[in-house]
Amino acid sequence: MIEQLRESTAELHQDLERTLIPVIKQANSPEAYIRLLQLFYGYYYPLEQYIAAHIDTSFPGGFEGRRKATQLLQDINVINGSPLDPPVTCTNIPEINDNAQALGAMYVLEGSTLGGQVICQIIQRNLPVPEISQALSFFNGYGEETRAKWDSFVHYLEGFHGTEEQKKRLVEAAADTFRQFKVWAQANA
Ligand SMILES: C=CC1=C(C)/C(=C/C2=NC(=C\c3[nH]c(/C=C4\NC(=O)C(C)=C4C=C)c(C)c3CCC(=O)O)/C(CCC(=O)O)=C2C)NC1=O
Repeated sequence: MIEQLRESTAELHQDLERTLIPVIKQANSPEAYIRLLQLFYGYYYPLEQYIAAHIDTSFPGGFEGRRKATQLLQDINVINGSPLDPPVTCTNIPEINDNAQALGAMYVLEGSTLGGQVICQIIQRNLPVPEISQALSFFNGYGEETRAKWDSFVHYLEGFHGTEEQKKRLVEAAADTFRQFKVWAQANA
């Protein structure tokens, strides 16, 4: 399952990275960093709502511990110095109507934690304000646990013994998650 996902989404993954890396590198003021966090929140929040409604309860450690939208809001408020209204959210979200599609979207969200260390370094270098170390909880991902959490996610994915049709839905949902994030990022960055 993981190999099929990697192959089918490699190009879309690269496309999205190429769209977001310049935005990350330009986050050199509190305002620009807030816009970057708002961009992620606007996509992750609605997506996580759909995932929570459809993911199987056998998911390891539960889905709650892997939610990221709350951290995005916290980081926004820390760097702003006071609470801001929740950001505008994306309405063009991939179709998530079952566990297979929820897992496909989770592949993209969980994979994004793997780039976090590099992103934290870039942001700390470009945004040297004292508050920044308290405002990186989203990009810090699971910290020291990131690799272990990723491995356990991949392990669970490998145990997904769905029908060919369900596997197709899983891969297509992952591809759509990359595609629609890019559309959202291009329109809002
Ligand atoms: C935002 C910048 C951004 C950067 C610059 C970035 C960097 C990396 N992403 C990696 C892996 C993955 N990334 C994704 C999903 C997204 N990648 C993206 O760029 C965006 C935006 C995604 C999802 C939102 C996924 C599904 C995988 C697993 C691929 C697999 O193994 O199956 C690794 C590899 C780490 C290693 O293997 O040691 C690095 C360095 N990640 C970011 O979010």
